[in-house]
Amino acid sequence: MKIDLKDAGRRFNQEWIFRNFTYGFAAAGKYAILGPNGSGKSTLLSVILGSLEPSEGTITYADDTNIIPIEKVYKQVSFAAPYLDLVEEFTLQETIDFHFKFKRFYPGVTAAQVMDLLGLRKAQDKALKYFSSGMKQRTKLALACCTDTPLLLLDEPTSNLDQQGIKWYHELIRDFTADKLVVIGSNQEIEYSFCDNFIKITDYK
Ligand SMILES: Nc1ncnc2c1ncn2[C@@H]1O[C@H](COP(=O)(O)OP(=O)(O)OP(=O)(O)O)[C@@H](O)[C@H]1O
Repeated sequence: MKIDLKDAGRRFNQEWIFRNFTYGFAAAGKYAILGPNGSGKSTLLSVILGSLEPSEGTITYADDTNIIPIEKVYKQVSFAAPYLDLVEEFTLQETIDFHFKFKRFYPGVTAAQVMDLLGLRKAQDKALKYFSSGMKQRTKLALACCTDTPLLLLDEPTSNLDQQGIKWYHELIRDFTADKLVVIGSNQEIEYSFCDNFIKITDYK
C-alpha cells in the first residue's frame, strides 16, 4: 500500500489547518504525526483515512499494481480513536462478531483469540455501555489491529490506558503490524516509540 499527498491542504471555514503537504507513505513504514493539541493531527489522519476531503491538492492510494479508487479505500483501512464510537448496546461478543462480518481477521486470528487477547472474557456478555473508558479503548485497538487491512490508522492510541494497557498496546503493534502501513496521531512518545518516520504538522502551516 502506498499513499501520496501532493500540495494537500485542509481548512475549516477560513482557517487553514495544514497546507502544502507533499508526502509519501509506503508499507510497511511506521509513521507518527506529531503536534500540540489543536494543531491538526486528527484532521490530517481523517484526510488519510478518506473521511475528509482535502480542500486543495490531491491524495492517491495504490496497492502494488493499481490505483485504489477513493470510494474503495475504506476496505483497506482499520482505524481506532478515542472519539470513534462503538455500538453501546452491543455486548463485547456481539461487537467482535459484528466487526468481523465486514472485515477479515488478521491471518491466523479467530474471534476467540481476539477475546483472549483483550483479556476481557469475563465481560464478554456485558454491554459496552457498562465498559470503562480503558476497556473500550482496548476493544477498539484489538479490533483495528486484528483486522487484515494493509493500512492501520490510530489516533491517540493509549488514551485511557494504564501502564499495563500501554505494555499490551506495544505487544499488539509488535504482533499484528509487521507488514502494515501504520500512521499514529500523537503527542506522547510512548505511543509512537516504534515509528521510524515523523511528521510535524506545525511544519505545514
Ligand atoms: N469539523 C470541524 N469544524 C471546524 N473546525 C474544526 C473541525 N474539526 C477540527 N477543527 C479545528 O481544527 C483544528 C485542528 O484540530 P484537530 O482535532 O485536527 O487537532 P489535533 O492536533 O488532533 O488536536 P488534539 O491533540 O487536541 O487531539 C482545531 O483548531 C479544531 O478546532
